[in-house]
Amino acid sequence: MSGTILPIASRRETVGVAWTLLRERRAALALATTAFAASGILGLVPPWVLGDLVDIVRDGGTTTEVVRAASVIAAAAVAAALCAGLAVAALGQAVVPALARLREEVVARVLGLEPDRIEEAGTGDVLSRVGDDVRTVTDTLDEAVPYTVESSVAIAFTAVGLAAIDWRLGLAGLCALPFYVLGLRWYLPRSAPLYREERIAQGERAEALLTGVHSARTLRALGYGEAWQEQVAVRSWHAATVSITVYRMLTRFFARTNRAELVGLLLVLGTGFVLVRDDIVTVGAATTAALFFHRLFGPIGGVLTTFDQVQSAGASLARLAGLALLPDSDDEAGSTVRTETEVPDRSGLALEVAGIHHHYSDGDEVLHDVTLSVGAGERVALVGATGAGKSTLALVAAGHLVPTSGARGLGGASYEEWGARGVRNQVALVTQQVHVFAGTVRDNLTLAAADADDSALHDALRRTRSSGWVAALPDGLGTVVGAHGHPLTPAQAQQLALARILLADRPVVVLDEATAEAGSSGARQLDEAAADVLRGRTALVVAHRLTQAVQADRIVVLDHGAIVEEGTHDELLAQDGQYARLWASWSQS
Ligand SMILES: Nc1ncnc2c1ncn2[C@@H]1O[C@H](COP(=O)(O)OP(=O)(O)OP(=O)(O)O)[C@@H](O)[C@H]1O
Repeated sequence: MSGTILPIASRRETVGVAWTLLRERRAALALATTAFAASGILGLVPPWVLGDLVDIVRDGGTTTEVVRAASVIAAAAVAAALCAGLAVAALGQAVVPALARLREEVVARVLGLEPDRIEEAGTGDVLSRVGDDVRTVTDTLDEAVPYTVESSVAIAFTAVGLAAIDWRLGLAGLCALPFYVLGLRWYLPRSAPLYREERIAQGERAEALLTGVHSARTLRALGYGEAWQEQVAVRSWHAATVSITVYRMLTRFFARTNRAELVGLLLVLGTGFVLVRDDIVTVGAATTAALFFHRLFGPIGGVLTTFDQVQSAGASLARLAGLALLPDSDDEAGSTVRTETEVPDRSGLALEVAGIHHHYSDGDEVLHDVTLSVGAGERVALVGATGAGKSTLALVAAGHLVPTSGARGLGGASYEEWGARGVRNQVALVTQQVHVFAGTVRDNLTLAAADADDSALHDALRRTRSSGWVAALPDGLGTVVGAHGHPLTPAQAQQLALARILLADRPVVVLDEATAEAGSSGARQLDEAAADVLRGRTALVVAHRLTQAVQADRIVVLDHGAIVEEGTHDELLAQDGQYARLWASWSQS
């Protein structure tokens, strides 16, 4: 959806965020800079000495002088390599922890975001920032950045060295610059889309291969084996064709950089010839200049080929910095965030929503002027036909969706006064989409209460009727569940979610689960578990199974986004209205 909902930092803000993270590692940064500079200077020694050697030989120098020059070259090359290694290591020392900090900040901000804000921005945007953008920045910092910095330092020192021999030689070298710029302007618009196409094609090929491997038996049993092989072949050939196009593009790009190198080198040699002829520099100095210029080929090629990678890492960094700069939800403006200790009685919080209207960004109004209060410790069931707006009202009441208009309050104070985190600390929500987190059953429970010991976990499992199936798992509480783990049924996942509510011990609970079929033993167990969890808490329950409504203190009937009936089960049956009709059809099913 709208990409403007989650901010992207400006260049200045991005640099600010990067510097804030790096400044704690100033010593490592200083060491990296010094070592890069030393490596750059030492890199000039071999061409310099080689130039000298030309003069020595021309002037009839001795073998000792030649051997001495060769030793200096060897020593300088070894020292330059050592300095470069030290610089890359020091840069890693500075950058890796900074990146880890940035990732932590971003994840913390994302976790603190209001769910409706994420929904508005599009989950894809958030996921691509914490996934792809982090990966792009990490990969670039690991490989391209040290290479680019090292190459840039080499270029800077060599250019200065060239100009120091004679300014006219420096100028001759500089004449190659426009040709490099032309090459880069040809390369950049072509490289990004082609690399993207290559990544997509490779991803499709990998997916086809993996599906084939994982589902080989099924594909063979259904007689689709050959057709699938054909699919894999088509995708592989497509990936190969795109890669060939990439190599062609690179070859043409290198031809353009070679042209720039040729122009530069010819000009340096030509200028050197003129300067030697006029006795302004020696043959050795002109040789050094040519070697200096030749030495630039590698670093310039390096900077050019990593240019787009560094550029795209910069864009990713700006998107990450945009999230890192979001205010912490604890610092929300205007909220007088309340602490647990300010809540006098855990069962003493009443939940109120008044005059609620809501329409999703892409649709009609789904809640029309809904006013509802759930007294402290009361259990209210919300019933209504599919699409009546029950889940929307549940999300609004739980503070997970900001309504288009209307007021919400908890224990006499508005949600704005509580602040988002304040509301979250008091109101627990169980939705229909319960997630089983990848980890052990213990991890799934201690998410709600990090300090809970095994006896507290077993107590929560017992009260949510889960002890039996957890004990039957291969490793009990230590069994890995979730993605790639032991599969859990939707009802078991709901039971874990209910156990988390017990452990988190929030005074207000909004429950919207429709996991089990009416009348099944799973439904009975879930109803019993929910009854235990909700006892003594203020509860708003979306009653997908009407047995959940029978157990409630009060039932509220929602129809097309408006409250149409309210009362106890018996009162509403006696009214013979919409609830009575729902009950009759449900009882018969
Ligand atoms: N995220 C959303 N974006 C757009 N429209 C939505 C969204 N969620 C729900 N709606 C629409 O809002 C209306 C109310 O949906 P809601 O899920 O609140 O009803 P419900 O009573 O809980 O239904 P059910 O019992 O099937 O869960 C429906 O018309 C639905 O299509």
